[in-house]
Amino acid sequence: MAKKRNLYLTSVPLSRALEEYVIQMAEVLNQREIQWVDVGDSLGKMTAEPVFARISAPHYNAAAMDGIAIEAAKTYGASETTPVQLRQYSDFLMVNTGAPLPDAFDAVIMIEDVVEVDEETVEIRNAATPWQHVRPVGEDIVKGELILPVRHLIRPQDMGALLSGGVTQVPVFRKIRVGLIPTGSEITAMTDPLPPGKIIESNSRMFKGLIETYGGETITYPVVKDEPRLLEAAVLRGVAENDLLVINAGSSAGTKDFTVDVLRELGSVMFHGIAIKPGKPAILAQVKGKPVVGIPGYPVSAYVVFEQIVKPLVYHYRLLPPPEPEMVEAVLARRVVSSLKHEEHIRIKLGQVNGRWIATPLSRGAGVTMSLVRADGMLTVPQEVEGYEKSTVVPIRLARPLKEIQNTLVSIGSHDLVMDLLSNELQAGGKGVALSSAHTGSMGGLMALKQGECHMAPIHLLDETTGRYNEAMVERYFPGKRMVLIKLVKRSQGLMLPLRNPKKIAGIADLTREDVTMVNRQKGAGTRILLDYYLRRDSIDPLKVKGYHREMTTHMAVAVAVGSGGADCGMGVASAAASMELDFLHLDWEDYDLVCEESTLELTAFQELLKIIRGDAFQKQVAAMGGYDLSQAGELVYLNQAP
Ligand SMILES: Nc1nc2c(c(=O)[nH]1)N[C@H]1C(S)=C(S)[C@@H](COP(=O)(O)OP(=O)(O)OC[C@H]3O[C@@H](n4cnc5c(N)ncnc54)[C@H](O)[C@@H]3O)O[C@H]1N2
Ligand code: MOO
Repeated sequence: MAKKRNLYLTSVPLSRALEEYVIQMAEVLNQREIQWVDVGDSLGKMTAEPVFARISAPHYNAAAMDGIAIEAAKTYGASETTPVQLRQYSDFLMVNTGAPLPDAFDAVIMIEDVVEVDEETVEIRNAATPWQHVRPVGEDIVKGELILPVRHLIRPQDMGALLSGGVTQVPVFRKIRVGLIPTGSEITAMTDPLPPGKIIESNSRMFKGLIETYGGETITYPVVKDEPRLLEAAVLRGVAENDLLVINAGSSAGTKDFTVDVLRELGSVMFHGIAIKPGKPAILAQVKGKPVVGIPGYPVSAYVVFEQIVKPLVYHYRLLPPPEPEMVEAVLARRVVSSLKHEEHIRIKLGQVNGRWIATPLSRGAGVTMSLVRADGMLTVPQEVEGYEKSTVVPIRLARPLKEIQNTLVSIGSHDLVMDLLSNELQAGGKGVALSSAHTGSMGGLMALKQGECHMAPIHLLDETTGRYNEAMVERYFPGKRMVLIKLVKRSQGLMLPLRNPKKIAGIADLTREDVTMVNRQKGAGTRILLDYYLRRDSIDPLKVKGYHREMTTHMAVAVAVGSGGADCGMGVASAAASMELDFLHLDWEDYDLVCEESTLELTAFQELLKIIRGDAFQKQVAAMGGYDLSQAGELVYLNQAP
């Protein structure tokens, strides 16, 4: 009989689950193994016992300056008018800093204060005091003195002091060892080609990195296929070899999700289902007294569960509070809705526009790893909060240093591959300027610019009355405001077609054919506006166009749909067609430009961007993609200039 589904999901608040789990696991988590390590390998480790000096430092009386060692009494009475002469060997010896002070001498005179009379004789014009410029035994460290207390995190200067005190090995707590077990018959290493249904094992590598940043170490086990007996064996081995075991995934309600059953059989499950999103199917269990955490498979869910659950466990073991994240208050660019069923963690892109930090929520999909790559920070919506209205000021936990984000130019609007090239060139420029692009279509960009949520908007908007691009729309949306268009590229727009155009599509008129299905772009996208313009011009009823209502949000998504056989054609730019190796029917050149407020031009970061747009490196790369005309790139068109 097929396995029954887990209908799990008690939904316990995160803080309660974690608190109770730590209490139940306290005995194991507090059993820290002590290790003796060479001082040289002790950086970042915590002392498990106090460490005392084995010898004094210095362990002899040492000259503290370069000069002569003398007996202070022999210099008494010396002055400018009554200098005292001293003879080498009987009255003084030359010494260098750090050298032992010879017996019978009790002070050092700096070489600058010594006047040479002849080869053997010197003159002193200031009396010395006993023990001047001498570092006596134990000045730094006295034998038997405490160098480091217990539970001290060893820093480079501590390592120096330990060695000076004659200590070569220190007792430290062994790093927590975390076992990582990936599961799932579909999980595999990258193969070329990658068959459909196979998923590349990527989570374990992310986990290893996370554990290392928390100060632990990991063992990654081979992928366990969906077979309870195999998982049982892997779990038993994992708990025997580690302090904490992580199982990924199979935490949810699928017919092959037996992680929880196996854990119940081998030990006990304290929580299955925690009120956080993403990450709700997380499992907190114990096997043979060792903590075992079941992590949901989706990478973003997994990341959140690591940060919210695994990290505090590791820090508990390390006897340290987790590091406090840097915070910033930011204005929400969009409304955020969240459920009362859970606390939600939302990835955020930040940008500083006109002195305000603007927080733009990124994709909330639990499988969208790129949202973690792009995020500058995280917003937590507590369980009892249903969300925030647009423009609310919210606290953001930073995922990158604020300084890096401060120099980010924020672009919201239409997407084109040239924006990716610009971003890359800025980064390569090494001036610390970055470009963050969000893709909402041209109209979305104009709106965002109007609301002060971005520095610039990439747009390609046809004015149907004049047949001209961009100027008219900007003047219409920003009446009386001094704006600038930065000319970027003219790009070839047309129909993307499968290779060799099997349906012989020859133009817009063919979109109404019975045997032709298209994919469209979302409302507000410049490409959609262009298509609508053609349909109206040629008196074609959109209802007669099959696929007109199937909307994609980028050129590449349209190209993928056409390339994979999901559609017979779609409007888009030549470069996207070329990168998917599609046929392309050119229809028009359109202007793809950046628009910003005139004052934005003054930003140093923006000047940097202009330099790159006008530079060879960027232009060559764009030209190489094909389908672009760069003859106006970098020209400025000032709009709404008062007479
Ligand atoms: N009927 C229901 N279905 C699901 C529910 C639910 O409540 N009822 N919960 C959803 C939620 S929320 C999440 S989160 C996921 C959790 O899924 P599992 O933990 O059971 O994980 P799998 O189904 O095995 O895998 C999901 C997904 O994760 C990726 N994955 C898995 N392992 C790896 C790996 N080692 N490296 C990279 N990526 C990995 C992969 O994309 C899998 O497709 O369940 C929902 N379903
Ligand atoms: O909990 Mo799942 O992680 O919401 O996607």
